[in-house]
Amino acid sequence: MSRSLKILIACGGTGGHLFPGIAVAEALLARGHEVLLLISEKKVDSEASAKYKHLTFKTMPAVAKPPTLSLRMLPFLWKMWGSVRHCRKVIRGFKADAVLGMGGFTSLPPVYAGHKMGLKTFIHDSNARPGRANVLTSRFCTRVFLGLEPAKSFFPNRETVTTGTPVRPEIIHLPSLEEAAATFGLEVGRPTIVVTGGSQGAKRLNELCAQAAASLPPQTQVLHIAGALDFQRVTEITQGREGYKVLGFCDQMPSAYAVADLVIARSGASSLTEISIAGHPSILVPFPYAADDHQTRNAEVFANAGASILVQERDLDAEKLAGLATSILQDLPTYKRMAKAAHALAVPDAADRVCAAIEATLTSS
Ligand SMILES: CC(=O)N[C@H]1[C@@H](OP(=O)(O)OP(=O)(O)OC[C@H]2O[C@@H](n3ccc(=O)[nH]c3=O)[C@H](O)[C@@H]2O)O[C@H](CO)[C@@H](O)[C@@H]1O
Repeated sequence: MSRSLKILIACGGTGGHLFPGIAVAEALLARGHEVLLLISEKKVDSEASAKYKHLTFKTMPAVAKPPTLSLRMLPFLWKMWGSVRHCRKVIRGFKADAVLGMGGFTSLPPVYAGHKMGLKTFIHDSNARPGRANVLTSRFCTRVFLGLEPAKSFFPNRETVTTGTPVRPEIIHLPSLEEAAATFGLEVGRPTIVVTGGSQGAKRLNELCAQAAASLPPQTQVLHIAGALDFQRVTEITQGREGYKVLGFCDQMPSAYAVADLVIARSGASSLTEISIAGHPSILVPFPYAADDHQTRNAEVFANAGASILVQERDLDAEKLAGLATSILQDLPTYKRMAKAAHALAVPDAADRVCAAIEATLTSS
């Protein structure tokens, strides 16, 4: 496509929106377009975006989930309206040709503003069970992009394209095992479990993994990404344990995937997508309070394909978790079968698929 486009991407609030937004931004730049990324004022956004110096970020005031029908709706609607006005100014200033929301309530004001200004608008939903915010936002969208096929039935009257969930280029080209192990002070040649609870950590999963460590096969080493808020506590629980490395927020996820043999994780869509691209078997413990239990729906896609073991937190204790991990690590045929199934779910060119769909929509108008 010859014309250079200006695309505004709204991707704030959590790593699960931010990183797919960054992935699309990188792909759009590589295709000769211009991009402005709208993120929230949350710490997770400022920390995670800090190393992408070549991208342009702007913050917008956070838009919380709406309260249930009550008088408290009024301040919410007032804030939302203020946010729409702010987004109109940003869109005008940037002279955007289109707006893409990567999900959540932070996507609603920019997409709505873009729609009202007559622009092409898009939303990407990465979960098997889409969020209410995205279903609402989709009413103002030209096309809806999906990470996982089961989400399609939730957008019956919209034009959908299953693109997969975009991941950052550095996740597609992982560093070597030696380089990655050196990054974390781990040893090459030992079975390695990586624990990750999503961009903001996972308290109960952290506890279970830290306690399970004592029952893992000898030689196993663990890289435990505990999240910034739980770093101290997990460090204390695992103090003195050989081969157990705890991190707060990890800004080296490619190295974490490169060093992993097995991943124990929540089932946020970006984590799952990255695990599939790295081709690792996984034990998935969905966040029990995720909206509409969407993390269980995500994990089911992986468990049904044979890539993961899905276990609910209420059914899990440290002994059981250690037993599951041991059974995968010590049974080579099972290990290989799960790794192959994970790989088969990967869509490494999802970012390009999103770009191609945006370009096609804008050139056909
Ligand atoms: C609790 C919750 O409701 N989480 C949701 C949130 O994503 P949430 O951010 O919790 O989780 P995801 O698994 O989707 O994404 C995590 C992202 O953060 C990165 N990462 C993680 C930890 C770390 O230390 N460093 C780091 O860079 C991962 O590589 C990944 O890219 O939005 C997703 C997309 O709608 C949903 O699927 C998740 O269910």
